[in-house]
Amino acid sequence: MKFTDELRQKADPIYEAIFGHPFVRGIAGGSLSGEQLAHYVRQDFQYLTVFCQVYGLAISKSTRREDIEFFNEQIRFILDSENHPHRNFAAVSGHSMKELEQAATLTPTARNYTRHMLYAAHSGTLGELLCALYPCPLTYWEIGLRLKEEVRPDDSHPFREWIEFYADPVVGDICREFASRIDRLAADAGAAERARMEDHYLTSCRMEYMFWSMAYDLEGWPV
Ligand SMILES: Cc1ncc(C[n+]2csc(CCO)c2C)c(N)n1
Repeated sequence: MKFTDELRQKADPIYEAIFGHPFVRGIAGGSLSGEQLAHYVRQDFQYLTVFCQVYGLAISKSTRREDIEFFNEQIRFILDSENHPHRNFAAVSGHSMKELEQAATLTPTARNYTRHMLYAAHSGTLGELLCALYPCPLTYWEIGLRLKEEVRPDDSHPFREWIEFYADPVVGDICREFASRIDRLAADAGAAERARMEDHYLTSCRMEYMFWSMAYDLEGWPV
């Protein structure tokens, strides 16, 4: 079995918990409050800034031109395209993007997730770094596919744009680009590195679940 298939299998209970998470159910049912949506976008905007920074670190660890090209394209994808799903949530929330893009203190969960990615990037190999990032496109691609199939959103669905953005084959292609790189790097890695790759991957899956909870519960710092 491919290394990435093993990872997906080990994380299956976490993926199922994500598909059943009340925020994800709220996207399906169009039943999220303006504050929950705004909290998500505010934090996700900051999260995506760090994602771009981590791609920069991935470039610094790359020796193959095709890897540098892929990471460079992904920075452009985040900057040019991932604002579409944010605009969908912002419009339904009744807040402007200008307002939600303002510098915001990272919540405990967003801080934990972004520091986890930065730690993997600074301390690890390219394979370890990619395993910390991979659950990000993969969980969203699978959420998009499931919701599209389940809801079959039409023009009247408030989150049609969000669902169709993540169910788009472009996101599936990004996942396949990740998987082929991770499988190649895992084949050349020793047992200790492969264990770190798995640990980073599972941690990011858990952090994806917690990111939804952070938004749903309007998490902040207690003091
Ligand atoms: C918390 C959180 N997790 C995943 C995504 C989705 N996402 C982020 S970057 C990217 C493309 C990777 O090159 C995708 C699909 C998000 N927006 N926020």
